Amino acid sequence: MALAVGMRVLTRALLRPWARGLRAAPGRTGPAAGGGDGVRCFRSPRVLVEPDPAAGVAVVKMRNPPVNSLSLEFLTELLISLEKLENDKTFHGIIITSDCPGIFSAGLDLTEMCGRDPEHYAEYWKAVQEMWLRFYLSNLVVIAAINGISPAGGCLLSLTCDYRVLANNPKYAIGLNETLLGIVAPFWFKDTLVNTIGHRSAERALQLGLLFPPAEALRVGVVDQVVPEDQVQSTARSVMAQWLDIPDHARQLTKILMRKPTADRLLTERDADIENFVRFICKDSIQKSLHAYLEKLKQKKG
Ligand SMILES: CC/C=C\CC(=O)SCCNC(=O)CCNC(=O)[C@H](O)C(C)(C)COP(=O)(O)OP(=O)(O)OC[C@H]1O[C@@H](n2cnc3c(N)ncnc32)[C@H](O)[C@@H]1OP(=O)(O)O
Repeated sequence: MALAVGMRVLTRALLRPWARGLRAAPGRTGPAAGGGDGVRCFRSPRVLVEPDPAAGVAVVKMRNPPVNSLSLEFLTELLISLEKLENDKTFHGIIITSDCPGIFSAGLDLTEMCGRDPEHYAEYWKAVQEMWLRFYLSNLVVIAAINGISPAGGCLLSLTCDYRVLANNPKYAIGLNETLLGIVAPFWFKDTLVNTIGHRSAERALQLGLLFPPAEALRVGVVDQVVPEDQVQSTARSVMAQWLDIPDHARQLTKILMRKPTADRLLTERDADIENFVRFICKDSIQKSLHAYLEKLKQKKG
C-alpha cells in the first residue's frame, strides 16, 4: 500500500500543475446530465462518457472526427474525463473506444507538430507525456476496444491499457510506424512496446515501422484478443467483468509494481525529453518530411 500511495503522491505532485492548467480552461468540458444512481455523467465536445454505475464501468468514446488525431484540445478533454472517472468511487474500470467509424485514432496530431513555434511544441509534448503517464498508471482497469485503424500515437494509447480487444477487419492495422514518417519513437513509446511484446519483436516492429493487421497483431502480442467487429464492445465488457472480480487493491498494487520502473524513467527525464522533442521537431529536415507527409494525406483524396 505504501508503494501505491507513494506513487500516487509522486505522480500527482508532478502532474498537478499541468492538470490545473487544463482545468483553468472553463467551458470546454463540464458536468452535464445525471447518470442515474447519483452518478454524475459528463461529456465534452470530443469525449463522450457513457457510465454504467451498476457495473462500475464507464465507456469513454473518442469523437474527434475525422480521424481522432490526438490534438492538444482532445488530449486535454481525454485527461479531464479520465481524472473525473478516477475521482468517482463508483467506477473501477473504463473501456476506451472510438466513435469515428473505422478509426480508433490516427495518432498524434501532425498539425500540432508542423509549422508551430518551440513553445507550442513543448506544450504539446507535455500533454502527450501526460496522456501516457495518466493512462499507463491509472488505478482503474483500462481496456481498449479497438474498432479501427490505430497507428503510432493511437497504438501508444492502446498500449497504455491493461487489455486490448481488436476488431477483426484487415483494414484495422495497429503499430508504432513512426520510422515511416522519418521520426523516431521516443524511449517511453519504445519501453511500452517492449513491455508488451518483448525486446526482439519490438526492435523489428519499431525499425520497420510495422503496422500489424489483426492476425499478426494477435500473434506478436500487440493485442490480446481479436474478435468479429460486432463483438468488440461485448468482449471488452466481459473481459472487464473478469478483471473487476480481482480484489482492487491487489490488482492496483500489482499494476504499479509492473509499470512503475517504466513510468519513473520518464518522470525523472521529463524536461529533457521535452527539450529533445522540441530540438528534433524544429529541425528543417523533420519539418519538411512532416509537411510532405501531411500533403500526401491530403492529396490522397484528390
Ligand atoms: C515523436 C513521435 C511522433 C509521432 C507519433 C505519431 O503519432 S505521428 C502520427 C502518425 N499517424 C499516421 O501516420 C496516420 C496518418 N493518417 C492516415 O494514415 C489516415 O488518415 C488514416 C488514419 C488511415 C485514415 O484514412 P482516411 O482515408 O479515412 O482519412 P484521410 O487520410 O483522408 O484523413 C482525413 C483528414 O484527417 C487528416 N489527418 C489524418 N491523420 C492525421 C494526423 N495524424 N494528424 C492530423 N491530421 C490527420 C488528413 O490530413 C485529412 O485532412 P483533410 O484536411 O480532410 O484533407
